[in-house]
Amino acid sequence: MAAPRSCVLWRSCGRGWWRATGHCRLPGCRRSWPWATLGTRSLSQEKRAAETHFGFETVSEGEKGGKVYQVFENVAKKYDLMNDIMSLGIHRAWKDLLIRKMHPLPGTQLLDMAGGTGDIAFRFLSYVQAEHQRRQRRQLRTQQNLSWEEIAKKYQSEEDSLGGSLVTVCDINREMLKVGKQKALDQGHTAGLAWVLGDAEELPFDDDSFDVYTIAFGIRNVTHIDQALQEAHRVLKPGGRFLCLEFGQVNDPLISRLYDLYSFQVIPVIGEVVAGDWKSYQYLVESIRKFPNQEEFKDMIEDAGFQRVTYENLTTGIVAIHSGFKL
Ligand SMILES: COc1cc(O)cc(C/C=C(\C)CC/C=C(\C)CC/C=C(\C)CC/C=C(\C)CC/C=C(\C)CC/C=C(\C)CC/C=C(\C)CC/C=C(\C)CC/C=C(\C)CCC=C(C)C)c1O
Ligand SMILES: C[S@@+](CC[C@H](N)C(=O)[O-])C[C@H]1O[C@@H](n2cnc3c(N)ncnc32)[C@H](O)[C@@H]1O
Repeated sequence: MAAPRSCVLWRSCGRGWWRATGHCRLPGCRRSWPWATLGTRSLSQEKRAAETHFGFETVSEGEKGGKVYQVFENVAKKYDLMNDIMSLGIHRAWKDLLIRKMHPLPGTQLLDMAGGTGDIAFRFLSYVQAEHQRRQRRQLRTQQNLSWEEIAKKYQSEEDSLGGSLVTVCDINREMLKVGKQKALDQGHTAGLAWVLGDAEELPFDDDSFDVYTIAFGIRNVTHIDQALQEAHRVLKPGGRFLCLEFGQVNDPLISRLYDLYSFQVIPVIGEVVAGDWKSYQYLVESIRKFPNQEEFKDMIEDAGFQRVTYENLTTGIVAIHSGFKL
């Protein structure tokens, strides 16, 4: 049997192709991973290997996705308000910096993974629109003989104003996407935007499809980060760029103490008061502590095949932007 399209994630078990941690995908067969045929590893070792964490709680890998889904389903409606309150608006500056680092040109095809309520996508559209208009103005200055009708036509359609750019917002959570779509209408973003329900670990896109892949505050929630990174690599075009905005580990001991105090003593309280949801915000701060530090995450990105991997700490390392290229 031929390997599925994303065969980098699959292992042959002799009968067909099996996903490393999942089930057989042969037609009509739904057996789970054949522990007995794995050889040197015992059943209990394999069971332990299939455990992961949900914040500070140890859960099975199968459970984690459902719990994460529940968190974002619960917070979706208050998500944007919570971010402004918790971060005193600072998350906006972090997201602006991500776009500035990307510096997308008109025509860029962006996949914003775990894009949720669209913050990265809307910033991308505004940026390429401004960039395109700047270029058009420059071009018009050199074409002095155009009529006013011709000039007006150049500014007419919003689609044209993006120079062919497209951002695909992909997220596993219907409620987050629903809020995002409404926000897009409210903010007047109608063109150059597509919404796709999908899992970062198994993307519904062909190989070599995008110029840039972004994931902001999303990868921390994914069960198999290595698989998500391999999928990012697969869907990027050669030369494409991976950019990740995510919480990091703070090195300064004093800031770290204050940060811990704020995270554990204040954030869940704000979660309870504003969103009526203590637990989801406790998960947020715990998941930040469980996420690999900046150097470890850099190694993981390299392991997925990215090159020229670098990172930049923002706000003393509370968050970091990692960048890598598919070369
Ligand atoms: C369920 O999952 C999620 C839900 C979500 O809504 C969002 C996410 C993903 C996250 C984002 C999209 C980003 C936006 C969200 C955040 C930034 C929240 C997470 C914030 C932190 C983990 C803490 C860092 C916070 C900041 C950098 C904002 C700045 C805050 C302050 C300067 C402190 C504000 C002070 C008060 C409110 C006064 C009351 C405080 C106390 C009584 C506690 C003691 C606190 C201090 C003495 C000061 C605190 C000092 C710090 C936090 C150090 C900050 C250091 C610097 C600014 C250098 C998601 O996954
Ligand atoms: C903290 S939000 C970030 C949203 C947005 N990127 C932002 O910066 O505001 C995390 C998002 O990751 C999504 N998510 C979690 N696990 C995912 C997965 N396996 N595949 C795709 N999206 C996932 C959640 O549904 C949620 O919308």
